[in-house]
Amino acid sequence: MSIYRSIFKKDLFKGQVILVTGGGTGIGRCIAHELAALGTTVVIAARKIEPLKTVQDEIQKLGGNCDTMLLNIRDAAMATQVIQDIVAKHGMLNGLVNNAGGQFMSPANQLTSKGFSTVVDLNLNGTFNMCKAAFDGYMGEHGGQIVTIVAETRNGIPRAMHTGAARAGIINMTKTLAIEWGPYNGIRINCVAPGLIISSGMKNYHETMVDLLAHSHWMNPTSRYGTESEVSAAVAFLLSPAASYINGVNLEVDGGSSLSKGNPEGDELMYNPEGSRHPVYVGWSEGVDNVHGIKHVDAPAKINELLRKYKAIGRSSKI
Ligand SMILES: CCCCCCC/C=C/C(=O)SCCNC(=O)CCNC(=O)[C@H](O)C(C)(C)COP(=O)(O)OP(=O)(O)OC[C@H]1O[C@@H](n2cnc3c(N)ncnc32)[C@H](O)[C@@H]1OP(=O)(O)O
Ligand SMILES: NC(=O)C1=CN([C@@H]2O[C@H](COP(=O)(O)OP(=O)(O)OC[C@H]3O[C@@H](n4cnc5c(N)ncnc54)[C@H](OP(=O)(O)O)[C@@H]3O)[C@@H](O)[C@H]2O)C=CC1
Repeated sequence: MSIYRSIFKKDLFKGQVILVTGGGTGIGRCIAHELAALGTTVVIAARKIEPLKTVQDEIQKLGGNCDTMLLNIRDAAMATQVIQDIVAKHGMLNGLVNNAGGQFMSPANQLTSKGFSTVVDLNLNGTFNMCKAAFDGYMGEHGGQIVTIVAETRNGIPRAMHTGAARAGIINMTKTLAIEWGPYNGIRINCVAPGLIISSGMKNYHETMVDLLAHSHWMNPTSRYGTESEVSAAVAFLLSPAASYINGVNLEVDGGSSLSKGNPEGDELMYNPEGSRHPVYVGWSEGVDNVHGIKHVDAPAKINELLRKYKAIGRSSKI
């Protein structure tokens, strides 16, 4: 039997408890669904309870196990408390997915010290708070897997210098923790760096930015944006025994966009504006019985229209 048939079956994470921060929306919601579909008791945590309850309801209706907790990752005491509550209630914490994060767009010269600190505090300090709480509260003694969602940091990120700096910091923190924590009962810790992903996150962008994104989606070696499921699949892989010798890496899920520096003669000469030839992965639900999956993606309408077209790739040669 192939390794993938034996590993990616629906009880892959059966008996495991995995915390997904920011699991009430977007990529986090999709990760929660995919992990629940693979047998996990998934705990989703964020600042707003309503989206968490909605996702819990979605997962439970599909037969999965999901718990919710209020959490602000910027609050170290709250991070500690949430881990303690999970261990008290569920008896263990096998995995942590640091998905919560974000930023606002601003040119560096207009960024205030407070604005810079806010984004660094949310992403870098927040991720540290969660990793430390998970280590102290369970994993230091029992082991576990940690995956953190970052962003493309191979090059600079104009208008998002604060998040670029914070995410690059997380990637290096991950390398150090992989070395320091590996020997403690088998902790593995890795990052996933999504490129532009069709998700609720894009609702935070200004309308002009959304228009720009809707028109430039082909500027990628795959001629399209990524899906929440494509990020979730990478997370599930890194959490799974199939990745048991992968430690301290940053896995880019970006269609190869981070490899390119643009083309001074025009992007049309490098990328294909005609349409993508790369079928999308939209979740394990399609055509498979008894597993979960995301049917509705809460992205801006113009971006969701792209997703609808992407789903036809492979069925017709152009989008
Ligand atoms: C197209 C390329 C983009 C590449 C980026 C990498 C790819 C990543 C994509 C994504 O991440 S998708 C989106 C994910 N979700 C989000 O980003 C969430 C949206 N953002 C927020 O909720 C907030 O901006 C925040 C970052 C979480 C901060 O919220 P918080 O409530 O903690 O802070 P505030 O009190 O609102 O602000 C504190 C401080 O920060 C400065 N500031 C805030 N907003 C702006 C802004 N729009 N422009 C400039 N500066 C801003 C400001 O100094 C604030 O202090 P005060 O002036 O209000 O005292
Ligand atoms: N979409 C994309 O193209 C890309 C996204 N990313 C990253 O992927 C992750 C998910 O993004 P996406 O799903 O698109 O966007 P969303 O804005 O939908 O997700 C962000 C989530 O983080 C939670 N969150 C924010 N701040 C905190 C906090 N202080 N404590 C706890 N939870 C918090 C939010 O919930 P609540 O407000 O209830 O707390 C929300 O559920 C983010 O880290 C994002 O930066 C990276 C690269 C590209």
